[in-house]
Amino acid sequence: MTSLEIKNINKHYGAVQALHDVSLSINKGEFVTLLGPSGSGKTTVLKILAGFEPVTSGQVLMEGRDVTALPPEKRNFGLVFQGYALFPHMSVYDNIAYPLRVRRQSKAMIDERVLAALDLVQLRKFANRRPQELSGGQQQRVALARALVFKPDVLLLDEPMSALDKQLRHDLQEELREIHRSLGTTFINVTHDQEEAMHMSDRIAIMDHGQIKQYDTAHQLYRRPASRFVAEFVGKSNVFQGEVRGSGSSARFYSASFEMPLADAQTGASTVMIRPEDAEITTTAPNDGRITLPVQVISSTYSGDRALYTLLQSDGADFIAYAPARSGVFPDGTDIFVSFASQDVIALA
Ligand SMILES: Nc1ncnc2c1ncn2[C@@H]1O[C@H](COP(=O)(O)OP(=O)(O)OP(=O)(O)O)[C@@H](O)[C@H]1O
Repeated sequence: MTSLEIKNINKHYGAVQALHDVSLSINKGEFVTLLGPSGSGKTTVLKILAGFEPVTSGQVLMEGRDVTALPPEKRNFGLVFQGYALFPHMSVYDNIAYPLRVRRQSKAMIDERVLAALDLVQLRKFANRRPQELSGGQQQRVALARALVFKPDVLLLDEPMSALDKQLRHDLQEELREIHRSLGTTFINVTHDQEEAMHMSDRIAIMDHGQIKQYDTAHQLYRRPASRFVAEFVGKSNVFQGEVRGSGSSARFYSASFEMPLADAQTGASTVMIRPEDAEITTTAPNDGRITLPVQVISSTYSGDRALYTLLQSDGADFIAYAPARSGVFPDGTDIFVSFASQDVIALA
């Protein structure tokens, strides 16, 4: 069931066009992340959803109803925005109670809901503290409780974890996922952290220059990126430019370093990609039909279970590959071979 729909939205800030014909449809209870580089338009989409920014053209639909012109307070959306800070002079309890007081709920109802929200974010024992007496992660959890306490239809999160250190960010991601599972509320998150997006989301919309480049599950974005931009933005990749000759089942891809069958590809200039975990490195060239390139180790990063190698191809380009590292890593400068199967080569549009 579609809960929220953005239809053909264009947004201009004066001469700047921040969004170009953006459409997105979000199911009830889904966790969707807008992921993209700085300035790609993520926050603008969120502000339009929240009702903080008018659209230049296009529509926002909530369960089929046009809410494009509805003011923020009539949308029943919870917000965790940067700069949407906690009230410093109020206790944690009063901060969380605030949206319910604004909605003129009874004292008994407020008490019940605030305590439940404090339990949800595991902060009941901090109810009487002021925000400045909490850590950054705890403050973010209070902001989350405040945004959820009035049971919003949709929760909008704008980089809620960007100010936190890595460990805290990881913990809060887990907590947020757990909260999402237990509530079933629709969550829309904005980030430029690709790992965060992949850990938490049912679907991810990849944005660039005010456009949605691809909207899909993390797995599809990683294994079936629609474009070079998406392939390089989501995870690590080795990209080869070349040309497809022939057509149908006999089409083949030719690059300067290798050629291979690429059935049903479009004839003409083409780009393909190999993920670093799909490549293998060996001291002798394998003789099993895999595509094999002679390379030299430029550097390696050892991480216990495996190593990430940066390799130099004969044409001067880099190739990155993961390899098991139980018996150590190849020293820099070693001449080796990298190989991969043609079925692991992904054609990009
Ligand atoms: N109030 C404004 N006035 C003029 N231009 C703006 C305004 N707000 C945003 N922009 C421009 O619109 C574009 C999209 O901005 P937006 O904040 O949506 O990007 P973002 O993807 O959220 O970036 P970041 O990750 O840096 O927060 C940018 O080019 C930005 O400079």
